[in-house]
Amino acid sequence: MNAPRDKITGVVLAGGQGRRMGGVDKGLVALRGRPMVDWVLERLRPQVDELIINANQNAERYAAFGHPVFGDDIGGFVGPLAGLHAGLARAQHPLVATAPCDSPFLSADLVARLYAGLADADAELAVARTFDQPHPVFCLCRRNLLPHLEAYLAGGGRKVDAWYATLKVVEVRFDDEADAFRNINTRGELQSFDR
Ligand SMILES: Nc1nc2c(ncn2[C@@H]2O[C@H](COP(=O)(O)OP(=O)(O)OP(=O)(O)O)[C@@H](O)[C@H]2O)c(=O)[nH]1
Repeated sequence: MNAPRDKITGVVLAGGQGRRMGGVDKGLVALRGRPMVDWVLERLRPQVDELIINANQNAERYAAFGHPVFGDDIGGFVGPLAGLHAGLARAQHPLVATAPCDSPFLSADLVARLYAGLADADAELAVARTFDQPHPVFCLCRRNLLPHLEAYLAGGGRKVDAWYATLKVVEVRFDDEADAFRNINTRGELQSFDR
């Protein structure tokens, strides 16, 4: 029998500006007839104990998916760490898993594999990696990192990798599921997937 795991809050990161797609709210852009965020929510929902959405625009439209919606506490679109910060502050559970709204093919075992990596290494944060590429916005971390992240952001830190470098981080390989990390940043990429 598996040991019971610590409970996990899933945070879907939809707080960006979508500039490469022309300044649209990417999570609400349709892929194969459904908003991209809906694909991500559907895949993440069974993997976590609570699911929340970080979005800085169109809060009502995001709320229609049936999960709490919250914006960044630090304004000005400073990047994904602002979304993680807001997620850590809102999460009800001791662990927080993140996934971006623009990666609709998310692995069904993303959280389980990140959890196994985090627990084995007794790390503070587990991050996905495929081949030579890290995927920093697919992570699982401890909610009690909030004050540490807050101090980093208050000091002007913005880069995800630079913050990770200050933590005990374990990389979890997903080379066998590299396609699950494909993300959609441009209209061209959307069209190539939208068939
Ligand atoms: N909360 C929050 N999330 C962000 C911010 N910037 C990016 N993100 C999220 O971080 C993830 C990766 O974002 P990117 O694709 O690099 O940025 P983007 O703003 O979505 O798109 P571009 O403007 O085209 O770079 C996505 O889930 C975004 O929603 C931000 O300022 N605040």
